[in-house]
Amino acid sequence: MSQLSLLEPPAQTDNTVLPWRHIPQYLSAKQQQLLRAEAASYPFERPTLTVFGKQHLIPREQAWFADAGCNYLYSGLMICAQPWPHYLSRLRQQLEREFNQPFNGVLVNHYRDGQDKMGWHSDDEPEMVAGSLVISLSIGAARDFDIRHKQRPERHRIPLASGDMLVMQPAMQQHWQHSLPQRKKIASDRLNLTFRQLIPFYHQQ
Ligand SMILES: O=C(O)CCC(=O)C(=O)O
Ligand SMILES: [Fe+2]
Repeated sequence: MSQLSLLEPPAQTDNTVLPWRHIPQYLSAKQQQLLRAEAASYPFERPTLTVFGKQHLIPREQAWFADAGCNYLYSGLMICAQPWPHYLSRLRQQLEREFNQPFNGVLVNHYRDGQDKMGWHSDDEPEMVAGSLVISLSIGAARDFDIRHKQRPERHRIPLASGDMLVMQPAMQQHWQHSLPQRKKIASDRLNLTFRQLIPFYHQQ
């Protein structure tokens, strides 16, 4: 351990294990290249959000791919499931084997440059299966990912580079929020894939 890190404050204020795991370079260069190329034909949309009565286009592009019946109500917007593209479907199978959990939907966010962003939130929609993992994968420009505790003044910043994975455990959505802040100097784009497990037909019941 370097002398500097000994002088740094501890990363957490208690002895609990943080409910996320950063795994750098999870995706191979080939996988990143194939997914990036495939994403050029994803049906990205910029839905309108109403915040305090004012309408805004979301500050990024998004697409939702999922099994039939897995429509997703995200920030008050219903997103209809699109069929799985080839390489996303292969990645889903890889993750299902690796984590021994079904993933029946993936939200793809496309940040066109450093102006695009995502505000503070938790991935805690009621249609998500309780106790399930959310797996986040990043491709393209490296961006900071911020995490803050809902009750105490504790924050963490994780630089997510191309190919990195972030495993989000259920307690993370319960006790923490996350965001992707703007980085105005970044000119290149970034894709983020979050694989999720939803309760099928939740919105059709
Ligand atoms: O782009 C990211 O790294 C975060 C995406 C995210 O939080 C989400 O899709 O819910
Ligand atoms: Fe999220």
